[in-house]
Amino acid sequence: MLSESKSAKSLPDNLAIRINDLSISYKINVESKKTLKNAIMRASKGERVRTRTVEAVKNLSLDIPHGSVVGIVGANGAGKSTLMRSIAGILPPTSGQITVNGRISTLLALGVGFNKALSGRDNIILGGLAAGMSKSEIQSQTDSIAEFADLPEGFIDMPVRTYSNGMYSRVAFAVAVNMTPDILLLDEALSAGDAAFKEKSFNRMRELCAEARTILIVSHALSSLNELCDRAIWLHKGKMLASGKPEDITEQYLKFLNVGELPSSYEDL
Ligand SMILES: Nc1ncnc2c1ncn2[C@@H]1O[C@H](COP(=O)(O)OP(=O)(O)OP(=O)(O)O)[C@@H](O)[C@H]1O
Repeated sequence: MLSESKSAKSLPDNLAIRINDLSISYKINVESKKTLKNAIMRASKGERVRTRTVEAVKNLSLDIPHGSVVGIVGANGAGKSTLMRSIAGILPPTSGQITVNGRISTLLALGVGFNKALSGRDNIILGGLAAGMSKSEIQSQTDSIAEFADLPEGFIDMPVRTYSNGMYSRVAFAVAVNMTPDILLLDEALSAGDAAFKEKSFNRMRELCAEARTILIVSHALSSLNELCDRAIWLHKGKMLASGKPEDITEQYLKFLNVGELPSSYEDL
């Protein structure tokens, strides 16, 4: 999925993304059973639906310079995907601002946005059109993207609904990393496909990183993050707990995973 930045005028030239005091909350309906009877009972008593607020991201500020490759780590539910969806413009901030300078390509949920009735090849073309590529650019890229996905014989021209999850992931990854975006957001994409495809994906990521694009990667594959990223941030319960060299951050995070306790300097957070 591709989106154009909306208000990058205020951003210093060297920055691709500025996140300023960002908070994102979800409202969840906590009613045990959603039935018509319950709704009528509630209405007759003049009661409202009971909701609970989950603060998924809390007061996060972060500047990401053009060309940096940032890894995001954190336990399940830490707010990583919420942050990525918000940077992609899919999820509006509850408060604070995100300013993006450049064309974003996202791989946040594999294959979201694909038209299942169309073939893989047609979806690649649609992806190109959505990315604002010209017809000739699309023509020259389609074959190489299809080749990158490397599906079993004939599948690239079959409807996507006939694909296995793995085939789906391959095409989605191939589209996202070959659209030459300014900013690439990847959520757990490094784990798509079998071992051979993982290796190919990783090599393509290396190339993209070397091309000085701005890349944000959410992954539990810490050694891959250490190799690809020049900076890592650790999210914990919606807050940015630490930011720094990937090796340092992933080491601290790994200790936390093994011991189950935060380093003492973070306990107040
Ligand atoms: N659509 C939603 N509605 C309500 N709550 C949500 C929704 N999506 C996420 N949450 C909640 O927001 C918090 C952050 O979730 P998020 O998916 O961003 O975490 P994450 O770090 O990406 O986790 P994981 O590693 O498990 O994918 C969690 O408490 C989660 O339950």
